[in-house]
Amino acid sequence: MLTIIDHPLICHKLTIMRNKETGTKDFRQNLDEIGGLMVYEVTRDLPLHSVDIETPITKYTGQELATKVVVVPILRAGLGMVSGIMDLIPTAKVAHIGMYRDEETLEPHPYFEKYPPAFADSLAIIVDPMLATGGSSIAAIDMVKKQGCKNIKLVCLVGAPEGVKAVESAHPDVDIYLAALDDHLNENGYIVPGLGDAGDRIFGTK
Ligand SMILES: O=P(O)(O)OC[C@H]1O[C@H](OP(=O)(O)OP(=O)(O)O)[C@H](O)[C@@H]1O
Ligand SMILES: O=c1cc[nH]c(=O)[nH]1
Ligand SMILES: [Mg+2]
Repeated sequence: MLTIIDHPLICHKLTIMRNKETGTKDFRQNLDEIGGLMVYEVTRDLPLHSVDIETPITKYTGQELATKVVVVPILRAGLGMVSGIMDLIPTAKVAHIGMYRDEETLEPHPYFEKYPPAFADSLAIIVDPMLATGGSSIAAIDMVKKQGCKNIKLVCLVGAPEGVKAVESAHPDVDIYLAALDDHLNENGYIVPGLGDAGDRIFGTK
């Protein structure tokens, strides 16, 4: 299922990120903030279980999260969303998937993976600002599933219809969250209107 989280605060911050005049510092800050705002909605259906505590006044049966959460950034650009998410879920663990897209073929190339213990029993929240052809996201979901993980959500900032369709057909069980569904991919595989190369804008590499 595809969910577009178009909260006014997210739309405002995303417009700042899309602006080509926005520099590395503000790009990174707004990406981080949007990551936090999106995860609030992404975690809306997390299961809870009862826990008995005592308030300063009396005994009380409260609720706490019943599932472990692992944030899975796709390197490099996904790293830009991690700290905003960790602000809201400080107990989350972080797995890393290194992946780059060949500029000619647009094929994804994995180069690194590292997962925390008990990953298979956790909710995996895969994060990457850009969902273009969908190749990188599909490959990352394949890798996460290979670890035995069954509860997976994909959180991207900007998506192209082509990429959404590809992920939905490869992994119909994975919920997709976007801040915006853009118009199309150009001849170089970039999202239009998009925001350019997210990794380069985060890390100042171009
Ligand atoms: O949907 P796709 O067509 O696969 O494209 C999207 C991928 O491309 C970008 O990564 P890139 O390869 O530029 O790596 P980087 O994050 O290191 O810059 C982006 O961050 C996604 O991972
Ligand atoms: O528009 C795009 C497409 C892929 N990767 C990016 O960083 N931007
Ligand atoms: Mg890049």
